[in-house]
Amino acid sequence: MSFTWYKTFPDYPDHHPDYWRIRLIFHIFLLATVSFALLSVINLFVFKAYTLAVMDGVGCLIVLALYGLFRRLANVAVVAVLLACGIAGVMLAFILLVEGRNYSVIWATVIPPVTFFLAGRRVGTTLSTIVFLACVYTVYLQLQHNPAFTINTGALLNVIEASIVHILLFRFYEGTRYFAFQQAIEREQQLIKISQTDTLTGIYNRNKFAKEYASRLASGAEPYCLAVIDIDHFKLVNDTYGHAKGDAILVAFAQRLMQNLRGGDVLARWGGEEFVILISNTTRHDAKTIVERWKQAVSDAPFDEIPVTFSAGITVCDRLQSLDSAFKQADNALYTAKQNGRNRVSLYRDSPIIVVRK
Ligand SMILES: Nc1nc2c(ncn2[C@@H]2O[C@H](COP(=O)(O)OP(=O)(O)OP(=O)(O)O)[C@@H](O)[C@H]2O)c(=O)[nH]1
Repeated sequence: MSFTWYKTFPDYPDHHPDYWRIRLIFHIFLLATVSFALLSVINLFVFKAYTLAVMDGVGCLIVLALYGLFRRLANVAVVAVLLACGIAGVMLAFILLVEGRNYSVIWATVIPPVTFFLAGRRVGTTLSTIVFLACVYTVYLQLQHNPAFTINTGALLNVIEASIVHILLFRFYEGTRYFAFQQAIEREQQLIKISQTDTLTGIYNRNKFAKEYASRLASGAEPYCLAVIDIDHFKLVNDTYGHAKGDAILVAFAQRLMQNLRGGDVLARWGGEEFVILISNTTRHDAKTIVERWKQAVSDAPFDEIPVTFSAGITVCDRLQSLDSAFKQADNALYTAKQNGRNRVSLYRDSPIIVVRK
């Protein structure tokens, strides 16, 4: 069962803080199933203890049933707490049953690591405290009523002190472990964001655009058009106002496009003064109308009194078409727009006519 556990929880990749928690749960189930099955066989054939063999068999079935429930529930938090309570309960029952004899209380030391790891600091502290208090009480009773009991009062004090230190240490350990996981996740999210963002304008970069293009086109849900937008005579802007001003205009330009973007469309900076937009659920003529509107939004309001215009090329993306190929077509149309005097939008001539789903 431990080999297929990850299929039950596809939402918990190995950098998720609950990933190892789930693994531990599966291993506990595996260990409990094998142990009960082995004990049942040994009791049946070696010791001829039929009642115990049946009890072990039932125990094995209960563990398997719980395992089935775990897979069906797929709720890590709930199952982890239930399992932690179950383990603490079984341990407690065992220690109370043998009345703390044969140093059975030593088994209580496995409770903090298991419960803290499985169910977090709050549940771990509660369960560990209950089990340790029960152990101390059991030993205390033995000291009072059983003269043959080998632990003395000094030893009992040691058990109490060591128990408190044990719980505090595991509490601290679990806290730092979880904190480290959270930090790692945050750092990873930051890195992902950096790898997907254009450093100057803050919008998506080419990398992220390629991913969005691939996943959206693969879904085949709606027709898409690709627009390539290129600011006109940007070299002149740089030469006249300086590179820093050029940068500021690129940032403001990207923001202007973002403000006019429809939900579902994807904008990215392709490089330099060139931008790409994946326009969703649209015919090429509607796409042209949309880009014309953006063109108007850019040319109507100068950037710090510097007039800016752009030219654009549009193509319809076939579902199986690569970004490379679609980009070449849109770039081709862009070239036509530039050739025809700039500040205009052109369609790629060979784009297929498509029907939009309403
Ligand atoms: N300020 C700034 N300029 C950039 C950046 N990336 C590219 N450029 C400039 O953009 C200009 C692009 O020039 P060209 O490719 O000749 O195009 P253009 O002047 O816009 O002319 P057309 O595209 O033909 O209308 C160059 O001067 C580049 O240095 C950038 O990140 N910041």
